[in-house]
Amino acid sequence: MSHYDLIIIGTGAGGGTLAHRLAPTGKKILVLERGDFLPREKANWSALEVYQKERYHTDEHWIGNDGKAFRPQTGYWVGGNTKVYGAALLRLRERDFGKVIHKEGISPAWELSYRDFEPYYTEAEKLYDVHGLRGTDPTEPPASGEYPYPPVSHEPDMQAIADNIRKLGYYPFHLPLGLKLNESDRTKSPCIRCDTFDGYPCLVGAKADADMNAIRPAREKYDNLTLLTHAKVLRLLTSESGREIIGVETDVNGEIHVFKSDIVVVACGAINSAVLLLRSANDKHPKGLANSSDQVGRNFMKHLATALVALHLEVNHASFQKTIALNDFYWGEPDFPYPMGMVQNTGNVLADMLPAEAPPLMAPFVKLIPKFERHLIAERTTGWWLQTEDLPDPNNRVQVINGKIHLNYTPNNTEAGDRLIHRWTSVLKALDRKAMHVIPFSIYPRNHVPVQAVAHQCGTCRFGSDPKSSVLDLNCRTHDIDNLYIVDGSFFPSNSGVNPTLTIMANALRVGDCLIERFRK
Ligand SMILES: Cc1cc2nc3c(=O)[nH]c(=O)nc-3n(C[C@H](O)[C@H](O)[C@H](O)COP(=O)(O)OP(=O)(O)OC[C@H]3O[C@@H](n4cnc5c(N)ncnc54)[C@H](O)[C@@H]3O)c2cc1C
Repeated sequence: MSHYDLIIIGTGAGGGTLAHRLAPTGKKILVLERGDFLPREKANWSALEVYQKERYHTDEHWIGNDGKAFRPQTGYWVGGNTKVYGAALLRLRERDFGKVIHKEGISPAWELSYRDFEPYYTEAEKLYDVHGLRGTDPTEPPASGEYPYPPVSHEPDMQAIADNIRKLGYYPFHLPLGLKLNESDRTKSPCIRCDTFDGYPCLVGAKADADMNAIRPAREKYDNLTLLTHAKVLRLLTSESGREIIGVETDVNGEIHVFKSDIVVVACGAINSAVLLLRSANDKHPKGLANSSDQVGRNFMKHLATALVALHLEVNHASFQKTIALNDFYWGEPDFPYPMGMVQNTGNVLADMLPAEAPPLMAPFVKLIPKFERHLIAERTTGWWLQTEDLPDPNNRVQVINGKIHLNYTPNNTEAGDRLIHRWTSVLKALDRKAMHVIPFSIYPRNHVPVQAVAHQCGTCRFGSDPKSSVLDLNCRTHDIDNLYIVDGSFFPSNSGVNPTLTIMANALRVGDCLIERFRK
């Protein structure tokens, strides 16, 4: 079995971006991905297949707080969860890197500042084709350049909503999105502005995901990078001293192989990276690899998130509705001086999404509504996504018990989340009291965030300089094992109120530079 300079496990936002960064070094790199390339098929754009039948989610079952098994809303593909993500790519706010006082606790400071991340955010925005407009989001951090592409325009019905929100005294801005859209010459635009963007794979390859923007171009250009799909890493093996990884035990299409490499980077997503470390426990690491701090798997975060549907009397004609965002409540308001979070559009709410998206108690009734009537409802909607920071809690954790993945998660900071829901509902009502009703329509109902929605998972192996309270050092190398790194959402010490992925990508580029430096020594 040949020896590699570097093995990367996972091809999502973290692993895919890192592979793209390191491929030009000429180092011999093996990328192990448990999934396959996501098939291009008409079902990519079927709400029935994607939302009701969960065609692209894993069949695995994990165990929740209540001891019951659930099917997590996550998928294993080349590109990881970016294959279906909504591609809202935002930077953390500058203050998010510091200690932030919340209504129900503290969001701890990162030991690196926004300034350390800024150049990498700029590069990540370029790599992932981000469309946006600086100077319009009142909370945005300083940036060293413009967005690589102009903002995704609002279609007339969305523009009218944005204008009306502005008339109420708020500051809606164009949601920064990663996609391949050319609005000045639509004949040259891979993106067709369809109504199946958020949560769907892109049939025409126009979503800027880690497969299309990182793994494929790196593979095409660099022979030194090898990708093995259907390669699920089972365990990491250490030397006798326990100080370095000497083998990566992998199930490749049903056969067990042990790959060897100087450096190993785990990028399986925050939950599965913790699982891999815990499953790799041995004599030298009895609580799991790199877990002398007992922090592996702890402080799991995933945002308090609520989907809210505004139901209008008029049809919303916009074919691509996910264009508006709002941060007016991000840091709170005069009578609630604590962070509340962010508001942004969801993608279009389609008829076949309604049964899957309805609150659990309503779902069986929604299913009984004939499809044509569901369609009449769906075309009169605008979807909103509200997200509030959840705080790190050591008891919110990933564990492996008797070989099974356990995910304990109790939402916290819920008062801020509730406040955002009420506040945004009141704004929507004020938009046009006569023509619009607002129906709270939660995928993740208030105070009842379902554990299976793990889209924004992060924080299970946080970084820091103290080996007693963190798993990774500031270069995302494990404190305990010299040649083991983690480069995915695991490293977040706190979650912020913005979507996580641009930060995961920027961090992967940053760690890529640390590794290039290490190769030079
Ligand atoms: C429906 C949906 C919408 C979203 N929308 C947004 C959005 O608009 N904006 C945003 O910022 N974020 C969004 N996200 C979140 C975003 O997708 C994640 O933050 C991001 O993909 C996480 O990157 P990661 O590298 O940590 O993990 P992932 O992207 O999940 O990658 C992990 C990779 O590891 C592989 N893997 C796992 N275990 C193993 C193993 N044992 N062996 C080998 N390979 C393994 C997986 O197959 C996968 O390829 C969304 C997510 C979902 C599901």
